[in-house]
Amino acid sequence: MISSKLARRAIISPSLLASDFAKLAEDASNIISLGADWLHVDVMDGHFVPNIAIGFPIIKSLRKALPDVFLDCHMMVQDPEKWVEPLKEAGGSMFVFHYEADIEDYEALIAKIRDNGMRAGIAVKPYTEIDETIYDLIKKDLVDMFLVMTVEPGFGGQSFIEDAMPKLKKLREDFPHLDIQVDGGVKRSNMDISIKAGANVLVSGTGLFGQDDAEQIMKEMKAGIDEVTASEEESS
Ligand SMILES: O=C(CO)[C@H](O)[C@H](O)COP(=O)(O)O
Ligand SMILES: [Fe+2]
Repeated sequence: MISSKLARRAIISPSLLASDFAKLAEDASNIISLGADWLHVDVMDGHFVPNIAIGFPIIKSLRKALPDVFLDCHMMVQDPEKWVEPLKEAGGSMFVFHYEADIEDYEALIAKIRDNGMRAGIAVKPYTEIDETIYDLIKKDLVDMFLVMTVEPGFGGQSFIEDAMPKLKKLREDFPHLDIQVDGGVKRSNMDISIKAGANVLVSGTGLFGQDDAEQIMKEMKAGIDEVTASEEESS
């Protein structure tokens, strides 16, 4: 079925990578009280990406501080299979692995994630093609969310790569009900591009954290989502 209609109204998952780690729980609960839907947690292993960010003991503390929040965990790790149980034990809600990582059997990895009570997501870097293997996994209903990266993974604060939009648009046309996330350089000023292409889960790090007017930005982002959604519905 081909349709450009959004799967549902877009939601916001602020990336904690841009928060102040010395007051992580406070920053996390503030952003939730401003209207964030999920929290995006970037886990890096120093191999898949040349950086190290949030690890399992920190996620465990975050889960303790915020028992009911959905923790959308972006696993930038070379060997995802190894980290499924640690993430489950730490309290992750969704395990999003990279298609480009070392994975022998995608279906087995997804089964393991789901058997551990988490949602399973697949991420691709901005210039990775969405190929037949990915299409098959989505058609078999094995992908709870698909993440299209709009920066090269590893660091916050980079510029949005618009070149990733055509493949996102095609994915939305082919899968009207799939949750599709964008992550990297997404801000109030450019988020319409991703929503119009079909994204319905928006990650924003430096666009929200550390901003004096985060409350106002969050309001504007929500209003922007409503506007784009309404105009999409009108034209469909
Ligand atoms: O996965 C990531 C980096 O690899 C981050 O989630 C992403 O960069 C969000 O931060 P910003 O909005 O500042 O780009
Ligand atoms: Fe991320």
